[in-house]
Amino acid sequence: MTQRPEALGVAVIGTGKMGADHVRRIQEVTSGARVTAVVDVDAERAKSVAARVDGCTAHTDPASAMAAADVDAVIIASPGPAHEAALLTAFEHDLPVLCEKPLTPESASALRVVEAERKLGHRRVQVGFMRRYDAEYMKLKAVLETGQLGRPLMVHNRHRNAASPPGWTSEMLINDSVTHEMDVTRWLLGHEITAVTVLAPTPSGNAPDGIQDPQFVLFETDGGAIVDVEIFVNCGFGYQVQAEVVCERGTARVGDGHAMVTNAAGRWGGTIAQDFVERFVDAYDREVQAWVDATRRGEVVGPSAWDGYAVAAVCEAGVRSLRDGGRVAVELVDRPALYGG
Ligand SMILES: NC(=O)c1ccc[n+]([C@@H]2O[C@H](COP(=O)([O-])OP(=O)(O)OC[C@H]3O[C@@H](n4cnc5c(N)ncnc54)[C@H](O)[C@@H]3O)[C@@H](O)[C@H]2O)c1
Ligand SMILES: O[C@H]1[C@H](O)[C@@H](O)[C@H](O)[C@@H](O)[C@H]1O
Repeated sequence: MTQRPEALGVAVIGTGKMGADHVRRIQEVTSGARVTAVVDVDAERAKSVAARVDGCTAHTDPASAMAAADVDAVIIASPGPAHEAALLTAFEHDLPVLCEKPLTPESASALRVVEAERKLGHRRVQVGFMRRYDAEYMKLKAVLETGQLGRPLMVHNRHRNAASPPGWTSEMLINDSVTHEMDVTRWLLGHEITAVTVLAPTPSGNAPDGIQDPQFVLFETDGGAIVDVEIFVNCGFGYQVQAEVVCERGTARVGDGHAMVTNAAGRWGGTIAQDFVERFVDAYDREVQAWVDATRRGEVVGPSAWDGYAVAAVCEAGVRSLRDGGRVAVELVDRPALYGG
């Protein structure tokens, strides 16, 4: 890869909630990049997003955008099932990619991506596990790395969304939401997740019919830690993500979100973010800037295709545990040398 002094030309694939927000971010927040193409199977949506950006072309096919001369790099923000085809096309053009989570929805397709990248011989993909770029999670990782708290023994996570979007299923609580705790566990502890157990209380009366919400998910890791995740996507009151790591000599906790506390009329309190775009705005900004900076230096950083594959395998174990009950072991292939294996 060569160093690029000029602004990186980025194609954004998928111009829905995340893609349109990334277009705005690159144009208004990120330095060193500009959006040169957008792609959406919905041609009108692509055109209306492209119209907001000078010199940006609109496409309905990722391949035509990636073939354009002013496209140096790609952000994939289409739905998960479309990621594999877009990633493989990006590899054909040897383009760097920031791929929103999931890398792909199943471990078999994720492994095909890992294998294709391995054949290229160099990393091209950063996966959009943005919590690694959140200021609080970064502090948590830093404090664990000092060793002052001792060895991590347990992690307690709470992941709450105000309401699930239309069309959600019980499996999506694992595949779309708990996927972040899977990545955070592997990243914070440096362990692989070896088994998953999903417990299911009587669903909330506010959950859409047929959806098992909330769920209580347990991970076991190869470093001997136990991790629990409460996932509750129709909690009603807001968007809340919290993590507490219990170590041998102390604990560290993030996500209380008490940026400002008011005292008035005999009460104290603060506000709760309403969605991930609000809660993690700084993390998305830092993630995209880190990707642009690394790409312009000719490097690839952040969560890798291997991380995307490992998380997909944990998701599969979680969905099996949800469906059949009990503890399900996670099966991973050997880690290729490209990813430090
Ligand atoms: N990191 C996070 O916190 C986070 C948050 C939300 C969503 N996501 C991920 O971002 C991705 C997009 O999610 P979203 O909420 O923006 O979805 P969305 O439904 O709002 O937008 C998806 C867009 O992609 C388009 N599309 C569908 N198939 C396509 C294809 N083959 N090629 C090009 N465009 C296609 C759709 O027409 C739509 O405009 C998903 O992978 C999702 O899991 C990540
Ligand atoms: O796709 C979203 C996104 O990944 C959010 O970060 C998560 O909190 C939501 O639960 C999920 O639906």
